[in-house]
Amino acid sequence: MSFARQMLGATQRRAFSASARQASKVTVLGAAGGIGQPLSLLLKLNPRVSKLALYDIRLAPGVAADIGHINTKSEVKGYDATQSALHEALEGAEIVVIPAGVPRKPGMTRDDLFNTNASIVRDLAKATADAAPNAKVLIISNPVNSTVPITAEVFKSKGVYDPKKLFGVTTLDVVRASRFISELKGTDPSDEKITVVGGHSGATIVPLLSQSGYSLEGEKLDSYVHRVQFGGDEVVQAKGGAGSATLSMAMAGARFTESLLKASQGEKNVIEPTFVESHLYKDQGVTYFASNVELGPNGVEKIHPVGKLTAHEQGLLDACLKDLKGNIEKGVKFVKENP
Ligand SMILES: NC(=O)C1=CN([C@@H]2O[C@H](COP(=O)(O)OP(=O)(O)OC[C@H]3O[C@@H](n4cnc5c(N)ncnc54)[C@H](O)[C@@H]3O)[C@@H](O)[C@H]2O)C=CC1
Ligand SMILES: O=C([O-])CC(=O)C(=O)O
Repeated sequence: MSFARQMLGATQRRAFSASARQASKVTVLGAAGGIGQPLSLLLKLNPRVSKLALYDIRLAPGVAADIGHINTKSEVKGYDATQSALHEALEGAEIVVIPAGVPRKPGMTRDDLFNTNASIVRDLAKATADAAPNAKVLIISNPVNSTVPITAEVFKSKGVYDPKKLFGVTTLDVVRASRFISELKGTDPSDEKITVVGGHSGATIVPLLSQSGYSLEGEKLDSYVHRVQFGGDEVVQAKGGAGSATLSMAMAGARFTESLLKASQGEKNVIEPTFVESHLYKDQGVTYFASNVELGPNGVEKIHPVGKLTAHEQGLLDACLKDLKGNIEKGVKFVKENP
């Protein structure tokens, strides 16, 4: 058995035969970055991926040459920074993952990235709408609360928007929430599944501990919630100006991509938290919201309601909705004013 195959679990090994039946091309835009490189590596190790297309404005062919030596079945191709190469990278993609854009430095909020990343995401969304209008699009670039609405507006303007196929990747919030509670409770983090709803920045990140049967009180609860809401800042501080979370994000992005592939390859009950166009708080003017979503062959199958909340969680949710509304409106306005 090959080394790469030995590294996979039994479930993943079984998926080798599934992948032989179904071809799935995944395209990564921003593939040479801090997230893009380890994410592309993890996707190369995933037997559900048959083709991996790596695009960036720099270094993508080099990253592809490197990853392409790994002895798993998928084909890897890197693309230069031209519009025709971008088009080719996108053509036929089932999934397009977008981690392109600049990361934070200490002292910045995710919203401070808007001015740079909004136009990067808008332009990549245009190219995706043209070359891969039916692809499932996964937005990692921050601020996710605004870059997802930006992508939706671009797809709408080109007449190809399908709300079931656009996802803001909020998996890392759930990964952190699970890890941080396990540190407090001495449990195995891989057994923890803490629901996190809302959006992906500061107060819009709302962990719902009570739904997992936990009841932290007072300062313990406040510091847990703060750590989940500002986990990204911990990494930004620790990296001291050299960027934000990349490796944990790559893991989270690879997990979300794998869940979409599982669902499209026929697996049932695949549920992930993700930021999507949502009916849950539409009556309050909040048109996108992250909650647990059941995934199916066409993307979003069912948006789960938020469920029962404690009074404390309701307070967090109210604060979240206020911020989120502004973030979403900012993204929509940007595309209207800068088409
Ligand atoms: N959704 C989430 O949970 C998380 C999101 N992020 C966000 O992901 C983004 C990327 O972060 P890193 O990988 O650390 O940054 P990075 O700077 O290391 O990499 C970004 C890559 O994007 C490329 N790029 C820039 N403009 C491009 C364009 N027009 N087309 C294609 N590629 C382009 C750059 O050349 C670079 O290789 C940031 O906006 C960051 O805030 C980071 C962590 C978690
Ligand atoms: O904090 C950041 O800027 C990057 C990010 O979104 C995260 O780590 O959750």
